[in-house]
Amino acid sequence: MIKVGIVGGTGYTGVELLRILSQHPHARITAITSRKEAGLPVADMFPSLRGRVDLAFTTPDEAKLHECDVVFFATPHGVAMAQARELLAAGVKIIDLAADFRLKDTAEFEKWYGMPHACPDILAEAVYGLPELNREAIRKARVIGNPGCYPTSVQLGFAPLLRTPGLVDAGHLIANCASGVSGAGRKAEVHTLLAEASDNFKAYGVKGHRHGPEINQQLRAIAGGDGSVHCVFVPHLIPAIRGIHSTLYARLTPQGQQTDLQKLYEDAYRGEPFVDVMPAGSAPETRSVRASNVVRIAVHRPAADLAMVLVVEDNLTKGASGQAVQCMNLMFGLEETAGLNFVPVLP
Ligand SMILES: NC(=O)C1=CN([C@@H]2O[C@H](COP(=O)(O)OP(=O)(O)OC[C@H]3O[C@@H](n4cnc5c(N)ncnc54)[C@H](OP(=O)(O)O)[C@@H]3O)[C@@H](O)[C@H]2O)C=CC1
Ligand SMILES: CC(=O)N[C@@H](CCC(=O)OP(=O)(O)O)C(=O)O
Repeated sequence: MIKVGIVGGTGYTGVELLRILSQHPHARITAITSRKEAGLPVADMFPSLRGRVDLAFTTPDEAKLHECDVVFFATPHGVAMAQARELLAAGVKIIDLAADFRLKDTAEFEKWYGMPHACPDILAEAVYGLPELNREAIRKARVIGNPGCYPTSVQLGFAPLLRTPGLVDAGHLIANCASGVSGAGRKAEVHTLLAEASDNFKAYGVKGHRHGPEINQQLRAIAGGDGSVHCVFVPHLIPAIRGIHSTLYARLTPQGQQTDLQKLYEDAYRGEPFVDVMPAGSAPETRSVRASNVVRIAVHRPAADLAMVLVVEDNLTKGASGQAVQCMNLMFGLEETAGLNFVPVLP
């Protein structure tokens, strides 16, 4: 059994990790932290876990973290990098659900996250944890920067169009994305109050969102290091709890217009357990992936020279904690799908 620690167990991604890992056939949760709730039994805060998790929250300086095989950080940005060196020295692998190990350029990290990077050497060895695009590197990694929720949907949606050079005008990609409010975490904030977020729809971060540089870093890597790749990213808030819907646009070149896009996507994701390319003409719904690790993609061609890709994911599962467990499975040589084969919840 893999001994697992979770730092930040009272947040939405933390409790999603608990839901998944408490049913995982090869993992045992041995430490779970919260500074505010230290001492409280986990099941007292989350009755959904009664009989499944019998630990109590402890503080993050808990020595038990050092005895784990892997520690997940389901914490705000900056927490994992402060503890990473110590944990690695103790032989513990790290999966950070925040952004400490996503952006490779430390100046970009500092610009978007407002803090200097605490360990550029560890950042240099960290692997970006998107298995469908980075599987072999994840298998060998000690440190994973788990992708942001929006960037997961945008990368999986654009990847087939960018992998073959010359299919699209890669300098003018557009990603219109919408997320449920659990994407903002469990902490109290005015914009996620019921009276603010329900019966409403709005764009935010229009002048620039920290997922923009992450998306562009990764799309350039997918395109083989092409620095001219650029995507405009606009996030929106939808009055839902879970789920991301991304509508992606790319202008097709003459070569792209000759390509069978449905076949391109089906070929790209054939055999991928967590990517479902839907039949031509489909409009995937967020509830078709609710609480599951699956991303559903539909590719359309609304004009001769335009590709439009619709992607749905659950921000807390494939967008965060499910993806993190998928990475854990690879890092420990397990079946990639172990503990992750949930059927989506309806309604
Ligand atoms: N929500 C989502 O859909 C997604 C979130 N993420 C990222 O995952 C991370 C967690 O997100 P989410 O679960 O939504 O956040 P929440 O705000 O819901 O939870 C944060 C957790 O971290 C703990 N925490 C806060 N500050 C510290 C600290 N300084 N040291 C140790 N623990 C701390 C909190 O407990 P306590 O304060 O009691 O210690 C709490 O358990 C974030 O970085 C977020 O950006 C990534 C993808 C999707
Ligand atoms: C709806 C909502 O507020 N979503 C969050 C993004 C989700 C997330 O937590 O991403 P990181 O891990 O990169 O912070 C936001 O836009 O800030």
